[in-house]
Amino acid sequence: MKINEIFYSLQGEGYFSGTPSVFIRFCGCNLNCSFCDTDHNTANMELSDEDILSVIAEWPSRHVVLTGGEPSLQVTSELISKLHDKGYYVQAETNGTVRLPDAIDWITCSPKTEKIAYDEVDEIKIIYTGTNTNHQFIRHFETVKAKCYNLQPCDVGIQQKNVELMAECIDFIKANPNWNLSIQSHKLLGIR
Ligand SMILES: C[S@@+](CC[C@H](N)C(=O)[O-])C[C@H]1O[C@@H](n2cnc3c(N)ncnc32)[C@H](O)[C@@H]1O
Ligand SMILES: Nc1nc2[nH]cc(C(=O)O)c2c(=O)[nH]1
Ligand code: SF4
Ligand SMILES: [Mg+2]
Repeated sequence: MKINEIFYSLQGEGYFSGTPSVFIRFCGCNLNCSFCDTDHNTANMELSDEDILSVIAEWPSRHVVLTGGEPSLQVTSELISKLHDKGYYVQAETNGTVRLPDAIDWITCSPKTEKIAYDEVDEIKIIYTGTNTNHQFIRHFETVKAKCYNLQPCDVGIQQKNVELMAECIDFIKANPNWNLSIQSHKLLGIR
């Protein structure tokens, strides 16, 4: 499997915010979002399931986050079952275009396209960019069954613009109380 990075931090986003988590970041994506905050041009390590298990064994948390890039392009049910055998709870961050193995414990879907491969996930997490089309896009995903519906303000890299987007996102959520705020808390905390 092609791996960009493996690191230990706190889950910064969504339902599990604050949970100490081992992040496994897979290389490669089938989309090319203009706002993507992942550096896709860093390491490209070829690691086996066993290599991954031995790297993550050094950390005490048993919460794993599979992310990327787009993890659904590489994650196998064999990897999930090996993680389960070691006692890990497996969360995946996905754009929802390609189905992940059924054994994943928690799917956080952050759709970028109206059509996704699921009619039910655990968590929807839409990036709030503030345009009218974004509002329609948000509404569309109220039809996908989920345990929680999060809006996460887009980090556009310009502080003043980020503050404006955050304020607008909060207004939207107050007017549409079925949505919850997800902030990228790791960025506020200055951790990975
Ligand atoms: C880098 S993506 C990798 C997983 C998957 N490809 C996806 O998009 O869900 C991880 C999470 O970061 C979010 N994200 C990426 N760039 C962002 C930005 N500039 N501001 C806020 N969230 C962002 C994505 O929407 C996704 O929820
Ligand atoms: N701390 C932290 N939490 C995260 N939650 C989702 C992330 C991601 O890039 O998928 C991420 C990340 O990059 N760092
Ligand atoms: S789908 Fe995810 S990883 Fe791919 S470009 Fe968009 S935000 Fe980045
Ligand atoms: Mg990130």
